Amino acid sequence: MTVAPSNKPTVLVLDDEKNIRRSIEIALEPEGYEVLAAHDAAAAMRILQERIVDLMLIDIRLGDIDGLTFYKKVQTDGIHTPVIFISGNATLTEAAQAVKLGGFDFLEKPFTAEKLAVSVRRCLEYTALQRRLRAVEARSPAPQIVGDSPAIRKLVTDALRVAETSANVLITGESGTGKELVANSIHTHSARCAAPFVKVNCSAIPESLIESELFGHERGAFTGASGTRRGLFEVAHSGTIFLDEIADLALPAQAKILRVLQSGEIQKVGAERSIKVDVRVLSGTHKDLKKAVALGAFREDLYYRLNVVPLRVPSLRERVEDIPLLVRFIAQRLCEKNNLKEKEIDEDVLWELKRYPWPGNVRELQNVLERMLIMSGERVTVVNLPEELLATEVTATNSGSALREFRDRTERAYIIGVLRKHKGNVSQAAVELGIGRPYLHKRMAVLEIGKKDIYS
Ligand SMILES: Nc1ncnc2c1ncn2[C@@H]1O[C@H](COP(=O)(O)OP(=O)(O)OP(=O)(O)O)[C@@H](O)[C@H]1O
Repeated sequence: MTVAPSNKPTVLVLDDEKNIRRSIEIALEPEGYEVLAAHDAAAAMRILQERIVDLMLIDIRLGDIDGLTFYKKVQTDGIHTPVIFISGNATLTEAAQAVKLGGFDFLEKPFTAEKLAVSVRRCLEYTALQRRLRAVEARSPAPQIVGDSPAIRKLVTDALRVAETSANVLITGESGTGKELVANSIHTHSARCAAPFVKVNCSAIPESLIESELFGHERGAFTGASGTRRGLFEVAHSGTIFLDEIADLALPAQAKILRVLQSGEIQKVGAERSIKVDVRVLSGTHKDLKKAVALGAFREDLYYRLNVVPLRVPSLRERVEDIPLLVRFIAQRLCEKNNLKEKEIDEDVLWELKRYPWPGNVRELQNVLERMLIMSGERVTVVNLPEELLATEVTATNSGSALREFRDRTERAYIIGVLRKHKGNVSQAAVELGIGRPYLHKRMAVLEIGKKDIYS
């Protein structure tokens, strides 16, 4: 979406000596850094609340508060900017404490401009490297979009293509189809992968809190705001934010997001000034956003800003051929999670799973599988299929294809034949059919097999 204010790394200098602050500016500005100077802790804190700082240079001996205490407070506030401590007369204990607190370096005054520049450069390089390493580690269980159907293959290709750009993407699709998975995958394959991926469920946040959740707030901005808080846009700086259920966002919040997209700036609730952020915006919805625009429930200008690239995640019904692959993948993950031995799943079960319309898509499939894997014995058989799957079958049968009708007719005739052979004894028929008695009862109900069919 937005362009960062400047690509220069920003260094905050906190030192009560004016000469030192000035000499640091003189040393670092020609090297391409933006230097922000603060003479006391309060001024430094204000800067940290308003700007995103890449590195801090903190003097240990300050007039009002010592540099180490200040840094501890910054960390408690959830700001983890790397720091280099400086001091003219620090004690050994203070130096040791500076290292213990995670200071990258400790510079003794007086230091040369070269020494300072080298230390700053190394610190920023080290931080960038650490970030990349974290991203690689976080990436190892890369979100896998399972499926081999043409629809899924196209989705994966499109997602990878768009990942390389900074375009805003609107991901649509029914509930549980994998919209978040796609958003996560776009982020992981983008140049932003080292920075955070922040998911926001817009429908879960009350309207009165949304502004403070997204943009943060200043202390005392409203009743209960006891401290300054960073908003999710700030947390996602340099990375990606995924605004899920975007259609549920109220109009005032939509206006605020539009402003962020236009200006690249956010304003904390109760703050006087705005801060620049660089965030890529992905959004998701299972609703028809175009229709919401037509009804006046969603801003048209915001719709076009969000929908630079549309991606549609197909429902599970549209890619029935992916079900066996998904079942295998999900079952393996679930067995690991539940400490279960891997189980075989009968072909008949897969057949039934393919027939069901899956209104809750992959999430529903996941839940059904989990229940079946936990409740089954050595292998998962049709007996383990849950009620709801069989209950909806009548509808599925009635609305079905010629092939389905043929299959039902054949199955019905076969079951009637076996039941007749065993003179209507369901237990014996079930044994011959190789299925459980309860399942045979269910099939008889679904296929409408009654006494008159067996004894006529
Ligand atoms: N193609 C897929 N391969 C593997 N897992 C998938 C796939 N699609 C979805 N899932 C899994 O299904 C679950 C639901 O997916 P996800 O939360 O991404 O759906 P969603 O469309 O964002 O849902 P909602 O609209 O309800 O927020 C997740 O656990 C996800 O990992």
